Amino acid sequence: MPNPKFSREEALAFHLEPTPGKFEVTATVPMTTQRDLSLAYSPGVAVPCEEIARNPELAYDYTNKGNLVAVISNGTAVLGLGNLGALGSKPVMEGKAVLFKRFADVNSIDIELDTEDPEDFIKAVRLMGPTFGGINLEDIKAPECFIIEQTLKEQMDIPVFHDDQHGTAVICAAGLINALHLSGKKIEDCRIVLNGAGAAGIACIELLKSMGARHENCIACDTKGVIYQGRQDGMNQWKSAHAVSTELRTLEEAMKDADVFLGVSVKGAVTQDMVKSMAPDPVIFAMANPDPEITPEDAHEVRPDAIVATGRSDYPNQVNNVLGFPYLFRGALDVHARAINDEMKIACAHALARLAREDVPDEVAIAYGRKLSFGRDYIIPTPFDPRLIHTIPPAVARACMDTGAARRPIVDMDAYELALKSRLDPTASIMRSINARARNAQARMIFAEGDDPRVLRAAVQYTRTGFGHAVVVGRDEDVKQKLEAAGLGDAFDEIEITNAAKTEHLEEYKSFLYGKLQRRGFDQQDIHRLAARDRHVFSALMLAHGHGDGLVTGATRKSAHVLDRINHVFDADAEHGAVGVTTLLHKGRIVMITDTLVHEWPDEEDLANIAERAADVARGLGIEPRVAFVSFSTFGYPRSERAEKMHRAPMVLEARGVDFEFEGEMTVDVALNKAAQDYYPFQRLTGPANILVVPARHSASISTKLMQEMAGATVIGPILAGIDKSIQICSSTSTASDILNMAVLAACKVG
Ligand SMILES: NC(=O)C1=CN([C@@H]2O[C@H](COP(=O)(O)OP(=O)(O)OC[C@H]3O[C@@H](n4cnc5c(N)ncnc54)[C@H](OP(=O)(O)O)[C@@H]3O)[C@@H](O)[C@H]2O)C=CC1
Ligand SMILES: CC(=O)C(=O)O
Ligand SMILES: [Mg+2]
Repeated sequence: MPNPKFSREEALAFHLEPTPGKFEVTATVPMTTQRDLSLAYSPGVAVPCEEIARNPELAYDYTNKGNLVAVISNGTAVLGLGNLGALGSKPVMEGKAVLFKRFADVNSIDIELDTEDPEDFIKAVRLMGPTFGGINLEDIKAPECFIIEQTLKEQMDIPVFHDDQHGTAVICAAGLINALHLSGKKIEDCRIVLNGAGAAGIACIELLKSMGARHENCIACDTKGVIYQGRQDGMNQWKSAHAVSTELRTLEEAMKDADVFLGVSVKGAVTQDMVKSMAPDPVIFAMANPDPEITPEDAHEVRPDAIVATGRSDYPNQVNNVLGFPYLFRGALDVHARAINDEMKIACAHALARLAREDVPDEVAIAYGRKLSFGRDYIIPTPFDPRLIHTIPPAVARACMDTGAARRPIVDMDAYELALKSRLDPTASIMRSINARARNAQARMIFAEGDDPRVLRAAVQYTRTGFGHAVVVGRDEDVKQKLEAAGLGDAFDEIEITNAAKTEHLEEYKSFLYGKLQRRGFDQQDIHRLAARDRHVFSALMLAHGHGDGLVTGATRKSAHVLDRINHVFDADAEHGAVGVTTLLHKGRIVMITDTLVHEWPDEEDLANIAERAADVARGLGIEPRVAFVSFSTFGYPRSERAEKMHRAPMVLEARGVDFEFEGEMTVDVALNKAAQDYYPFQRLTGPANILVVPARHSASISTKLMQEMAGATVIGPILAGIDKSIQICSSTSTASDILNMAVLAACKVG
């Protein structure tokens, strides 16, 4: 599995752009008119206020409480980095908030409390109880975290859950159930060594004991070594509960003949010698973040028979609480839970363990670049497994209902599972599958404009994300300088830099170009100038000669100019069936608009061709096409000569007998809105269209740019379809991530 490699500068840029931080708040109600204002705010807002004051349960209906979780920290144990203070912990807490949203559609906000005094902390959190449906405590060090969580649980009537304790324990338990299943050991017979007796450690060992691990078989260690009965130094009541009567004093001694090692301490706490001394088929969960107690490579080098897990996403077996907290809260919120109790946690652990033993769907396999099947390198589901959202919360909700902690039980579980499936943003999974396909393709991508810092950043990200090899057209010195200015100096050796002066193929390119252009008025000198000095032409020549698998250009010049240059080498024009397809991502929807690049004023035959090419693109991205031919009229009304071709284009497709849905002509609102479609019961689309074929290039340009500027839609493309080479033309306003997206799409076509 590729290591995601990034520099400190990249990590900072990720947090700085497009706006500081990782999320923002958006309104879900209209806020346009005077009337909206009087309903959302005074005087209309008085009505729900009075209702809630009379019956607090109604807060779940009239406010966002029921789907809002606070991620609260004081920054005293930020990952394994130690006490970074409240403000220093904010990036992690914002991160947890976006994970809640991404994985379980739970709205979440981070709150950093500037205090190390448990009393103050408890008071602050208790007082904010009315706002939230649940409280996720995070990165608060032991032993204060135990007092804080316990007290808040007693004082509050919503779930209070310290993720580092119980989230970690649940995932660790799920992983261990499966690891022991594979090594053929029973938990009650295992010798377990825990390193780190803080928030995560104490909770992990407690949960494992409640699942059958024997007290005398479990040895806990901390910075002072083994926690033995009678030890005085660095003790507290939570550690004392796990002290054993033993002569062992160091982690090294404890590890000898241990079956299981659980690390929730710090980077590098375990040595190869310690691992070597473990029992046969040892299980090693090195869960410290961001760096584990021992790397899987080091552990496997001395013990190939070990089952190893870490907290990181770049190794197999990620035992990380991200697999738990989104789904535990999803299930709890959906039954308006009063608490997240032990039964709910154990239900979550078993559901996760079960899921890992099931057959893995292809989309997960594609995303990870290899077929996953239950075994030593796959003991726990991966965080991007789309089944998590509809399998884990129902298990949690059921346990909550069975233990009487649910305020509003779910009556129809099947309907609930179905509703959960539609909670995830479909654009996220489509983008993921596109990324995965690109990663599989491992394309050599040519980035034509190596003098542009955005292009350079995209090229570096392309290689570092593991998509393949980046070939940048530019001058070494210039590229080096620009990379250094972007804080990416160390990436210079990771990308290939080429130009006309460097290539041994220039003569070959020139004679190819002369062959194409000699009867179009270009002489030998023109050819030399184009091949050697125009990077769009040079890059296209590289592609034509197989010196790259795909090409991305257009960030520095207008797309019409770039297309013209590319057409010196290729036949990416209307006559040869080329089509531009632009993809818009907005509010969980994907809509493609076409032709955005090639045809100026297509006739009905062209329009039908365009629809077919766009349908191919959609299918290539894993989307089942539903095409609408759009106009300002719907099914012939109002009549206009200008709309005639849009009316006839569907008939052309019908005569061709194509195998995708299409309809038209229709206005955009009918195309995109199911309710509006219902006014035309005869129409054949089974849902809102996802491909809009527009009447002309100007309407394409106007609609895509309007969506980008007014609505803030993400625009990918135009994708150049209908030619056999993979070429993407970005726009001069493209950001580095837009350019990377284009490269990824180009790579998908290669794969
Ligand atoms: N993978 C996952 O999902 C999760 C991983 N973690 C990781 O677990 C670690 C601990 O987090 P958390 O429990 O919240 O932090 P705490 O501060 O509550 O606890 C840290 C514990 O680790 C012990 N420790 C520190 N250094 C060493 C060492 N060199 N050898 C042995 N013990 C040591 C401390 O010992 P002492 O008591 O003597 O000070 C303390 O008991 C972090 O690395 C964190 O990233 C946490 C949550 C989830
Ligand atoms: C994953 C997590 O919560 C931690 O490392 O603290
Ligand atoms: Mg944490």
